[in-house]
Amino acid sequence: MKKIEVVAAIISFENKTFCVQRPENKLSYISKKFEFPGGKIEKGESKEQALKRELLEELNFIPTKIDSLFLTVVHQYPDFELTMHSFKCYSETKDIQLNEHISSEWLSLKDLKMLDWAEADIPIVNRLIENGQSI
Ligand SMILES: Nc1nc2c([nH]c(=O)n2[C@@H]2O[C@H](COP(=O)(O)OP(=O)(O)OP(=O)(O)O)[C@@H](O)[C@H]2O)c(=O)[nH]1
Repeated sequence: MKKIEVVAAIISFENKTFCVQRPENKLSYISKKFEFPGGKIEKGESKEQALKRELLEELNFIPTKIDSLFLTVVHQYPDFELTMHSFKCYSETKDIQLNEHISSEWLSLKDLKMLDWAEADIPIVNRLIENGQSI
């Protein structure tokens, strides 16, 4: 089974989280699903380098700060195994450009579950909500 390793950014601004919607895809389980921006780690890159590169490519965005690792999820999709490392990042604006995604939302933690997330993202969304409730 094919394995891919991906980094994803949980971008925050004023207690809202940035969620992006993927374009249509032949794989129905990721088509038009919501996710956190990011992508595959390329050969020779650190996770942080990959995250910065993907955020520039997808959003023309440079985070003001990137926290240490938030959560790594290993998820078995029908066609590949995904390892996804998520990092909390911070923005100074809500105005983020979309170069690849078809829509975006800034949501409070309590509203995150309203979106149709890629399955691998559910543990991240759950952890964000749990952590938020303990504050
Ligand atoms: N970036 C990102 N990818 C995710 C998330 N959840 C999830 O299942 N994935 C899956 O992880 C894979 C990431 O690949 P990608 O296509 O975004 O990465 P990329 O930009 O490097 O790919 P490409 O250069 O092949 O187009 C996709 O299959 C995507 O569906 C998520 O929250 N963020």
